[in-house]
Amino acid sequence: MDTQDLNNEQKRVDYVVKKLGHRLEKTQMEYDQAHNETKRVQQNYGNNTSVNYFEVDDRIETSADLQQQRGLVNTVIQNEAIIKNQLQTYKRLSDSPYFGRIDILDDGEQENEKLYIGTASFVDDDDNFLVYDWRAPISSIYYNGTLGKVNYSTPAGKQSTDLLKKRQFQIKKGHIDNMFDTNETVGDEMLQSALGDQNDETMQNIVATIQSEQNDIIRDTNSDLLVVQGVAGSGKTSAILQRIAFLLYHSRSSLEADQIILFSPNRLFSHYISDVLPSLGERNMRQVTLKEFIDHRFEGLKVQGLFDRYENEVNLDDKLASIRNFKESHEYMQQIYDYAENIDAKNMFFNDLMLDGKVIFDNEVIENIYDSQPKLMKAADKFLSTKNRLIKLLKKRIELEVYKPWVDAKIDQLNSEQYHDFIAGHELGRFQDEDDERYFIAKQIVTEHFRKMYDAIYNGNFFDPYAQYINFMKQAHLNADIKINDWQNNIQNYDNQLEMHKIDLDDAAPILYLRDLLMGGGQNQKMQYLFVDEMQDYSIAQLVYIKHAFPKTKINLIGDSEQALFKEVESPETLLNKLNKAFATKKSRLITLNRSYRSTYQITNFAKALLPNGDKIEPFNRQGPSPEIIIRHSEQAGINSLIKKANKELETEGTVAVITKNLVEAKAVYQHITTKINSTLLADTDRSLPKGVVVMPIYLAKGLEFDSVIAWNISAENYNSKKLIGTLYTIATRSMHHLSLISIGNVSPIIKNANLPVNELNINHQI
Ligand SMILES: Nc1ncnc2c1ncn2[C@@H]1O[C@H](COP(=O)(O)OP(=O)(O)OP(=O)(O)O)[C@@H](O)[C@H]1O
Repeated sequence: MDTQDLNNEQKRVDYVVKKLGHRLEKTQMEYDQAHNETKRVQQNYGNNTSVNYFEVDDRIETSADLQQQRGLVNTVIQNEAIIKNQLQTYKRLSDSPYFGRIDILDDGEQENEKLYIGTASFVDDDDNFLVYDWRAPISSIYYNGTLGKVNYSTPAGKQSTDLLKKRQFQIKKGHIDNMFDTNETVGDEMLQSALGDQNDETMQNIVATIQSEQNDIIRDTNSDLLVVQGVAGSGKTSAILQRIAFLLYHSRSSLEADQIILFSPNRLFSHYISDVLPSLGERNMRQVTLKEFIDHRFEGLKVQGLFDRYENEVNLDDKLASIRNFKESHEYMQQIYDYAENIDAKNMFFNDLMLDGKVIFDNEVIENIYDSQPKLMKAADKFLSTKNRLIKLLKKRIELEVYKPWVDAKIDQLNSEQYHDFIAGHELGRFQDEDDERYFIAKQIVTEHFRKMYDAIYNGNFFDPYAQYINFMKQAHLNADIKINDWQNNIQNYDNQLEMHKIDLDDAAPILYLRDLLMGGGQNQKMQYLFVDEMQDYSIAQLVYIKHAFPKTKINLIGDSEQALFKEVESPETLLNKLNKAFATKKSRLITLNRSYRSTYQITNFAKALLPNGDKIEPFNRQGPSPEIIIRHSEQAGINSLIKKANKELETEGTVAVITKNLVEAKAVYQHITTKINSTLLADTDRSLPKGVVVMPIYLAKGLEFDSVIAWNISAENYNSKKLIGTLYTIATRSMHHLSLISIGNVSPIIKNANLPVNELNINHQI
């Protein structure tokens, strides 16, 4: 790149930054004004709420007035928020206005056009586009096209142009640090530089260096079901976050951030990714973990979490494994659906509705009401209709009860203050006579008396979904590999657990599905996009239920079957087949990502050698030290080496994680090292990563990355089954720059049998 070129580009950066400076000043003034306006309107609203409520007419007028005021408050607050957002965008652009330039020549034009691409658009006062948003249709050329004729999609259809030049910049504080011309999607120099940086506390956006296959994920607007299977560190999470930013831009007028929901693997991860969208000027989508989602729907019951499962059930026996496979399958959920579709009143598990030990409506009455609904009605509608009918009956019952002696007695016992409380606000000629007044009070007393009954009907407490589920299980068509005796034992076990208010994870999605199908509810119709990260940790049954809970969404499932913990892997194609069957979507698409960016060349090569089918993984060529295997023959010696290693890594590396197979190991390691080194044991309630050394079981490190990883005890004894390949692979791939693995005794056969050239390992063996 010649100096003249660089000077010219720097001049343009200076020019744009200057224009941004003017815009910033202007916007700051607008913001101050908007802020004052908000304060004024809020104050006014506050004054207006203290008006006189005494006269009825006044009250009506005031309420209309208040509504108008409230509308005004909302408008000014929104206005202020928009200007604040603009202010932040201009500040961000002033630091680094753009990262790319494309020169294009449209058909029939004489002169080429230079377009600069940044994290947001910037148009000057004379309508010159000084910076194009990376999500604008034309910007896709920057990510996809090699020089020559290229196409891009616009709302008006496909356009074509001639791409003459592609230039990349690294600009910080208004200064060009680096600049390259490239023919590739995004040249390796830029990536090298982005990936070589130390790990930050939170994830960064990757818009300057998005790769072509990642761009396909980001800009897909067609698929109803998008499945991304990508190797560890291939940028799946990054791609979906930029995709969300893209979708918010693309459907600005019809999509809000809170109509997008992301299922994330743990809370640490939720925090880790929380800065990406704001750094692109967008609000964060909603986030939930599977555990939060399920627990919220099972109030009062303790549902086994995935993490409990990892801790307790490393070796599941064959009988239970077959039952689990069955309960987690699409077929099982389909059987639930069919069961709910065809159920009749006499098979519904209705309870008596009782108040203070007395039956108010017995289950036969309820069954008859349910039975009287049109046969073709959906179960959930029949249930709603039954509820409405019961509420009507309750109202009648209340009318009759008003004249009962116990109510008279209650009224007679009221002191004058209580009496007036009952008729508060109704003094002004409201009652025709004393009886009328007495009726008014009696009605309130009786209504209050029956309130619990009303709530019970409203909440559907006259139905027992848990017993219904047993009924379903008893008639389920079992897979051939399940023996009837084992199934019956499983049902008994479910029943015993329920007595203790516990539910196994396998049963959670089926019960919720059955409950929603029979009782209605449980569905969010507003959500437009559903994202599930680390999808390999979800069963098909859970995904079917999640889809049911968000029926209007386009589904995006992102994962890596090789990172399945404690289970064997499944090919992406098999998975897509299963998903297609389960969701019955018309437009599904599978995108696979094989290039791994997170770790050094040496670490990725080590990790891929652990996998039986790791050949497809392409390491990114960023050099670093070989992984080190430290073999010690006593736990104490292993701990000493761990402390030494961790201390050394802390000197040079930003984040150091000691990763174990499970929590028991993490706790034990932590106990040993905590007095010698600044360390923290992480729990699944933690939301952010502290400084120093962190110790955690692998499932909490899912989706995260660290400058240095020390894997604890990868011995033959500890990693003795094929089912642990995914666990070891996931641990190794959390590391960006340094990987050490400590083994107490002989190394696991997973590593021993891996196809690793000896010179790619640094073995440190002390007897
Ligand atoms: N195009 C890119 N430009 C710059 N950095 C990238 C790019 N793609 C991925 N990365 C970086 O690679 C690392 C891994 O990305 P990410 O966490 O999105 O991968 P992943 O596929 O979700 O990983 P895993 O499944 O192992 O958790 C991150 O540090 C991310 O910033």
